Amino acid sequence: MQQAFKTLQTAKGTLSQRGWFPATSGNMSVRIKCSSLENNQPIIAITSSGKDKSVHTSEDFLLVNLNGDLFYPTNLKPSAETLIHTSIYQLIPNCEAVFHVHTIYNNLISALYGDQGKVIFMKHEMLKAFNIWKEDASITIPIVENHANIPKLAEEIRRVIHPEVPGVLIKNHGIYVWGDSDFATKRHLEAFEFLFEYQINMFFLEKFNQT
Ligand SMILES: CSC[C@@H](O)[C@@H](O)C(=O)COP(=O)(O)O
Ligand SMILES: [Zn+2]
Repeated sequence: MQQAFKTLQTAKGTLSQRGWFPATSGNMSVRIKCSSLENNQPIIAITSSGKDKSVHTSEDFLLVNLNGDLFYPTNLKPSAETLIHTSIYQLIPNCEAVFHVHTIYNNLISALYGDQGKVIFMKHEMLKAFNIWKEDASITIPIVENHANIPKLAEEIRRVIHPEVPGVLIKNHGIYVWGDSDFATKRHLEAFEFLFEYQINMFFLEKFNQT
């Protein structure tokens, strides 16, 4: 448990320094290795709800099972989006970590391509960060509508999750990213954000060249 909290704290510090958790947004979780906890039920460590992620406190993380039941410590409130995390662990058996961030670039991409329900990136060296090594590599990232109702949002996300694509964009909200380790999840998130920033800059460059 201490190791999982430490892993989350380190990643939280790194991502918050980049400004990827503005205004208490975002949340993170990792799978707990010690499955002897709670009758061998899978357990995740997840961020508490509504915290300033740039500040480290003793109340930043807690444990829940995959039904979202609070397990430890019981005085803390789990992320409001815990159901999205547990849905991803249930659908992706080798998922070990889930990170969610709101950035300007992921929001702009979701707004520009949201009506198409997906955004496609082709022939970027960065696609190797997703272990795609083909010459004509591409990745299609699904985009779902945002809902204030979290069960409804989680259902939308479950509907579009693809085992080969470790991320889902939520329109005018942010991105959920996962991987088979916290290292892979961070790598996937950085690669997605790189591609989003590239695409937005290219969009404006092309507009500028047309004028
Ligand atoms: C700016 S508040 C954003 C929240 O509504 C939510 O989308 C979010 O990412 C963080 O919720 P949290 O309950 O702190 O995990
Ligand atoms: Zn969010």
